[in-house]
Amino acid sequence: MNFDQHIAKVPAFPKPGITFYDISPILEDPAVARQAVNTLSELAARYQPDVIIGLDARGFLFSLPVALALDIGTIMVRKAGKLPGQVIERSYALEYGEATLAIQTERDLHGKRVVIIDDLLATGGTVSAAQALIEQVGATVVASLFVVELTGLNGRARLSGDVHALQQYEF
Ligand SMILES: O=P(O)(O)OC[C@H]1O[C@H](OP(=O)(O)OP(=O)(O)O)[C@H](O)[C@@H]1O
Ligand SMILES: Nc1ncnc2[nH]cnc12
Repeated sequence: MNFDQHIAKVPAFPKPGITFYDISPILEDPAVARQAVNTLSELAARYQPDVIIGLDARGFLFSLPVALALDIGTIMVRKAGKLPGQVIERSYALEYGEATLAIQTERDLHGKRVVIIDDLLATGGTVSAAQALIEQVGATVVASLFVVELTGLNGRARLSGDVHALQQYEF
């Protein structure tokens, strides 16, 4: 399926010079959302992961349905200050700012094969920070899956494991 007509391109958001790729129209149409989840699930299944990792916040919209389709669990990587208990954190830059990601050390990840899911790959700052956290707790990232990839920012060069996106744009 071509998802292009279901991705809004919003100029100058959240800052001048940035075109924001908004996945809201995908979510609004159940047939399109189901197709996105099904395709991500087929891609994820190829890697026989033990667990799906979803990235805060828009990644969560896809990580849980994909994990349920594969009948495995999902673990949240969240922005700093959102997860209780002992966490490890990593700061990073993204296309329009800076942020810190965290994961709970009590989650059962040691020795696990992990597929990461997020809505969008831009500079790769977010996913490479998540990969570093996941590797720090002893898991291996076998693939990272996205709905949208902005290829001109070359984020995939920063990632280990395979990378797939349902829809690509140069910028
Ligand atoms: O490849 P990068 O340059 O790191 O950019 C991609 C990230 O940016 C967006 O998240 P954002 O931090 O805006 O958070 P949100 O999902 O909470 O809206 C998007 O959902 C990705 O996670
Ligand atoms: N251009 C963009 N559109 C939507 N989400 C993003 N996250 C990082 N860059 C983005």
